[in-house]
Amino acid sequence: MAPTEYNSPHISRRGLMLVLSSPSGAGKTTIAHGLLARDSVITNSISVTTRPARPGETDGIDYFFIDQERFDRMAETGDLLEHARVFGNCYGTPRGAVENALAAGRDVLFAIDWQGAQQLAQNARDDLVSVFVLPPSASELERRLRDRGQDSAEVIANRMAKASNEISHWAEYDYVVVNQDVEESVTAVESILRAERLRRRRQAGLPQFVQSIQATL
Ligand SMILES: Nc1ncnc2c1ncn2[C@@H]1O[C@H](COP(=O)(O)OP(=O)(O)OP(=O)(O)O)[C@@H](O)[C@H]1O
Ligand SMILES: Nc1nc2c(ncn2[C@@H]2O[C@H](COP(=O)(O)O)[C@@H](O)[C@H]2O)c(=O)[nH]1
Repeated sequence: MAPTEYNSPHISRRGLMLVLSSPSGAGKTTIAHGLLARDSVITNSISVTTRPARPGETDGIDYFFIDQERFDRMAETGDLLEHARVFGNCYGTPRGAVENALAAGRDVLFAIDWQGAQQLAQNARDDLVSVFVLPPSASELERRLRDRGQDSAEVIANRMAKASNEISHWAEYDYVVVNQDVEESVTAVESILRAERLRRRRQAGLPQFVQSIQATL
């Protein structure tokens, strides 16, 4: 169990799962990195993918890059908490790392698509906090994908063509953040995380804490 940080270190709570989804290029990975740099209790879920690594990406840090055979085996044996086919490749969340982190009292951060968010919600709605990240405009979304400089024109066109469908899921999320300015977006998500940690139902140690105060009154 993690401490509540903002209440008393004596009040334990369950870890939570914070999901960021968005159309490709809106900035969820950037926001995730910003949050991880600011908050030491949350840990990143590193997905497996059959997509080839981009220049600059590192196996085991950005993703675990695996082949289709291994992915299919992980999916079949239940080693993936959720998985989905996105833009022609397979992506999934390794179950063990998430369960170990939650058991150790850490919160876990996911940058995954709407299909994955739906699967997590089916299995652990109470422990899930979901945030949909919108771009300020369609033209800015395309500019970000182009300026990232990591995908071919064909891949970018495919992702732009699917952006409207991705965005159509925005209302399934608990929160929506328009990512205009990175620092402001990180602060918005950090505020969500802080408030969600204080939800009464997550603070398992609250009844004992209240009792201990009442006992001395
Ligand atoms: N608020 C912002 N203003 C300007 N540029 C941004 C902003 N947020 C992110 N970017 C830039 O936009 C590009 C896409 O961001 P990022 O890779 O975080 O998107 P993503 O939603 O994780 O995409 P994908 O789903 O493809 O992984 C990056 O080059 C990033 O530096
Ligand atoms: N359902 C899942 N979706 C995932 C996961 N990891 C990433 N993603 C989604 O894939 C797209 C494309 O990612 P990219 O790195 O190729 O740009 C991204 O927008 C995410 O939404 C996952 O584990 N499960």
